[in-house]
Amino acid sequence: MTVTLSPRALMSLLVNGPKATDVLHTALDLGLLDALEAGPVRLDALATRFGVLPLRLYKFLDCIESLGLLTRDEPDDDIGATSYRAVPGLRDAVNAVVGPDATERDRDRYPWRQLHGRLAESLRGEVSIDDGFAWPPKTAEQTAEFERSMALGLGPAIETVRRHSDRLWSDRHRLLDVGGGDGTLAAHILDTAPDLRADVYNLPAVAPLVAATRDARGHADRLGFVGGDFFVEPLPRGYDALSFVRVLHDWPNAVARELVQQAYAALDPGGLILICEEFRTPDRLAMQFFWSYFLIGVDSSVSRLREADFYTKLLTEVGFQDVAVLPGTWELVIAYKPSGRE
Ligand SMILES: C[S@@+](CC[C@H](N)C(=O)[O-])C[C@H]1O[C@@H](n2cnc3c(N)ncnc32)[C@H](O)[C@@H]1O
Repeated sequence: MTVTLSPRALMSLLVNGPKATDVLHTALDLGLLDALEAGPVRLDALATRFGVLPLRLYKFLDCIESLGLLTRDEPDDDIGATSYRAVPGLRDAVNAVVGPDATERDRDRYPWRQLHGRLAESLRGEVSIDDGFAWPPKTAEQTAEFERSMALGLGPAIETVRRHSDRLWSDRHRLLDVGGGDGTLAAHILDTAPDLRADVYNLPAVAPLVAATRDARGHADRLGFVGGDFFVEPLPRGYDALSFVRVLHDWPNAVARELVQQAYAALDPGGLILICEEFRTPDRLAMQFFWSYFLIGVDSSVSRLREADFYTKLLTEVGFQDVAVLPGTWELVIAYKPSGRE
């Protein structure tokens, strides 16, 4: 179900956001979301099953309906006969945002409050998020914290590379994961690609984190690390696959273009390039809200949410062929460097 609200209605929901979250959190904890998603289910049946008062539950469910997350059928005067069904995926969505491993919880640890109420000053450049968030991290602790937080949000990328693992890796031998964080994604790829070897290319300070992932994930002889800085030296050669996962969106268009050109130069003939990040859609922009807000105060982060089209065009311009967008929670854009035998 897609609900388009007027600006006035949306403002009412926004200003009552903490209450709406409370409703959904409660519905999750009570188990109501499981029952509603399996619906349609009658109000009287729900009230009996969960030991709550029907009239109170009716109002509670109105709160959820106002968010566009429930459909309701009220056939007659008896509110007990009103039946409800939740939109598919509601339980998982609420769990992802308020549950124990919620990314939003992780995000809330960032000092966004430094901007709150001071956005006008921040827009004028008078207030910024303090120095600890400037790129690159200055201490080993900041590096570890940054990469830990990145790895926490990798779920959708892991899911998509897993889904397409046969197509991606069955004829590949060596992958370079450029800006590959602490190696979490590379380790997941190796889980599904027994003939592949993967190296993480990252700033030298990240080496111990990749070593820890290697030890923890049991790919001792297949997960490697190449320290370097892609602004200082060309990307290393000798790979038939190269990935940029949540790397290109950190940089302006000209830099993204330059990195894709570097990848083209570095890859073996016939080499595979893979780009994965949150491509811009209305949904993704909404889920990115925290970063759009927080990064207003961090000039060293460009934060570009680009449409997948930007990359399909760029890859073609640079000379890659067989460009494709593979579906997933986050899509993958892939392409191949010509083998020279065409
Ligand atoms: C936004 S994080 C993404 C990490 C990982 N790919 C993921 O999706 O979780 C960007 C990564 O690029 C790396 N990086 C940034 N600048 C770099 C540079 N100049 N050379 C090499 N790696 C760099 C960072 O250390 C970090 O691991």
